Amino acid sequence: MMEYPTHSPRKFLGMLQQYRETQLLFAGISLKVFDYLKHDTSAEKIASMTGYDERNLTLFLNSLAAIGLLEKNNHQFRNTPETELFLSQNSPYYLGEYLTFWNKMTGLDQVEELVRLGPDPAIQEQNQGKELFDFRKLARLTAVEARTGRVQSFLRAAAQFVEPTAPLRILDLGGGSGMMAIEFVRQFPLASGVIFEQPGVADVPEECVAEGHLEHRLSIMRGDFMTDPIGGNYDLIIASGILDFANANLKELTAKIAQALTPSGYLYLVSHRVSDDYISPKESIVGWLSSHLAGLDILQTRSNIELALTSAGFRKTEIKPLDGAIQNLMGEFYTLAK
Ligand SMILES: C[S@@+](CC[C@H](N)C(=O)[O-])C[C@H]1O[C@@H](n2cnc3c(N)ncnc32)[C@H](O)[C@@H]1O
Repeated sequence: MMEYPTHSPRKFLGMLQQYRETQLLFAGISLKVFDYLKHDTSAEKIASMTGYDERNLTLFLNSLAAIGLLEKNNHQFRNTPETELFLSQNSPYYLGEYLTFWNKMTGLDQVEELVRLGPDPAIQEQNQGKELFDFRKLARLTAVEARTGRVQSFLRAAAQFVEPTAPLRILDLGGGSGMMAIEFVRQFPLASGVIFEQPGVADVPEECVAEGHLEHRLSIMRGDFMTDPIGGNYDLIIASGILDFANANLKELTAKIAQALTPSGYLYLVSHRVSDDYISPKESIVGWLSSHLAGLDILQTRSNIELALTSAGFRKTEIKPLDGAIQNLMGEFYTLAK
């Protein structure tokens, strides 16, 4: 009888299927079909509201139901609870635009060409994330994304050591939307502080602060955190997803952060925890691949970060590490060694 090969090709066929499912997800977001599916609705009705072709819309919705993004009963379709929460534009947690942006930002359409021809010498020479990424748009989109879990993780962990009525001064360094600081001062009514951002991005957190009517408790500081003063005497500094942008000057930045803290202050660090061989976590390695192929070389390994933190006088606290979301990033608290 014919022998099986030593391994099954199932893995590759599974990857192909995953790719098709991802295409369906983005087509669904782009066609905005999830906006119509809070309740049981027929394809015919959606076709009449959107002008889409009824036959092909039915086929498409069947496929979305087959991959678990929709439920189907008696020829009617509706969103699953997750789909309704994150893919319908009617939800305050709508992530369609964020996912589309992230897909574009980390897309690998150029991978073959870049592997053949190499990086862009200008990007490689500058090696500045802020030149390559649209941080302004990212900040705007993370105002929602941050509240889908990672701000909550941070606040729950902070509640383990912050007195509810403590008059803390906080700094959200490279704060993006500033949502971490904004929700922190909401939870702790005597807390106040600063969101530090580069000038081209800073009006995004400024608007978010104004929307929350928190101007009297949170100010915006504009600048480059590598070269400009960041203020001082903070009780808590949030450094979420920013250390990679220090490039070769990681030790200088961690020392600057240590100096800006009070002696009993806390640092909340969210980083990628990249292994020394650059193969894990796979989400960070693959997510950064397009920008690294383009010429950047800024991803900091976990051991590099730990070395810089130790030399700046930080030690990790017992406060349990929590999910930091932005895809696999972890949040951890540090204090200054006495
Ligand atoms: C990955 S985002 C993280 C944003 C935010 N902390 C969060 O967790 O959503 C990195 C942020 O650092 C800011 N940034 C990068 N380099 C900077 C620099 N040299 N000075 C000031 N901000 C910088 C970017 O504008 C961006 O908003």
